[in-house]
Amino acid sequence: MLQPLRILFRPKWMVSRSSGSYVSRMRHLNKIKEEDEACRAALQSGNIFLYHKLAPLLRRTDSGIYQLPALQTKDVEEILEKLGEDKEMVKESILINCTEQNEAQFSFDVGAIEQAAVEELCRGTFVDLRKAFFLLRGSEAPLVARGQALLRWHQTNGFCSSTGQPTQRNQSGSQRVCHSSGITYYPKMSPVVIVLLSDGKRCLLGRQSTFPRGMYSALAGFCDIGETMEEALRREIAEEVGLEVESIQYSGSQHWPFPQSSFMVACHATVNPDKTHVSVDKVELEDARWFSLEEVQEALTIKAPPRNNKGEPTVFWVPPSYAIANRLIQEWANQQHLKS
Ligand SMILES: NC(=O)C1=CN([C@@H]2O[C@H](COP(=O)(O)OP(=O)(O)OC[C@H]3O[C@@H](n4cnc5c(N)ncnc54)[C@H](O)[C@@H]3O)[C@@H](O)[C@H]2O)C=CC1
Ligand SMILES: [Mg+2]
Repeated sequence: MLQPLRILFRPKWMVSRSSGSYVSRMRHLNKIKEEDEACRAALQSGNIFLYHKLAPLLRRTDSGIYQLPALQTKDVEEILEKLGEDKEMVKESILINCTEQNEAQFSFDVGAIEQAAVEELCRGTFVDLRKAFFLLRGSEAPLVARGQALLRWHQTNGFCSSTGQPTQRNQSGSQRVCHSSGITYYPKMSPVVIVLLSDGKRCLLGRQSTFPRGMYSALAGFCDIGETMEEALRREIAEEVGLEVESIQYSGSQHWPFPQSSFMVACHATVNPDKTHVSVDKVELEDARWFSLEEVQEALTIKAPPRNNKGEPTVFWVPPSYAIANRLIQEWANQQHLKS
């Protein structure tokens, strides 16, 4: 039932980078991930992104743009010393990635230190991750999400679930080991399917009661253990809206940090145009309904929905562009437009 993989959007990495530099960068990254000594050396010349209780530090430029300040290790050591902390704490930084210039990028949570004092020294503000997603541009949003996801994982996996003994991390933070049981733990993502269902003319969008008012999104659901992605997709659609899927086409994927790390697999799917009656599972969804191309096109133009005097949005709108749901909706609208 899964259609042959067809890339609807060409990601930037497919266009711009020569394979030579990409290969050497990935090999360098893998070395510092696996070898403690290489990672310690990389930290000396690397970039560090600060978080306070998982909220990333952002800096507003004079032109009003928000950026993710990349601090040098010596800067962070200086900040720690100024605030009466042990500068060796910087070694707890977690490797996130590396730049095109092979500079390692780390995340470090200063949650044990007074927030305002760090903000003053860094000339920045710690911002909730959801807000940071709105404020940052381009590749900074996935980077900051990845850094936070890794910090969160370390903060919540300090003990072995078999022996109850403390686990020890390697230098990069790519794993934790319980030396008592020999179990190695790796950072985890939960697989989720997200699907834009079409009957050929309309697309189906739903909303949970916790969504901001007026916002509808593509339907999503966690994969059960042992399921294929296609099985999870068919089951979720059957459970949530009582429809039977006819065909599936893969679109793309995204790491989603809210509320915990999910691996979103995004697909388009179709139903028989004669079998479109929606029966909503009211436990999961507040509402789900079919939307026309015109309605969707209008919603895609809304960047900030108008609000009533209680601050609630007053129109139908869809998730912002950083969410993969938006991309699915955009792709569907483009394809419908080409058909008409
Ligand atoms: N990036 C994007 O564009 C979008 C992302 N999402 C994300 O997709 C995720 C799944 O969507 P839902 O409709 O809420 O899923 P869902 O339809 O599977 O319902 C959630 C329920 O599934 C159960 N569940 C099973 N495995 C779980 C696990 N590993 N973690 C948490 N709960 C689990 C829980 O009972 C939970 O209440 C959400 O975290 C949401 O944030 C949803 C829409 C758009
Ligand atoms: Mg769901």
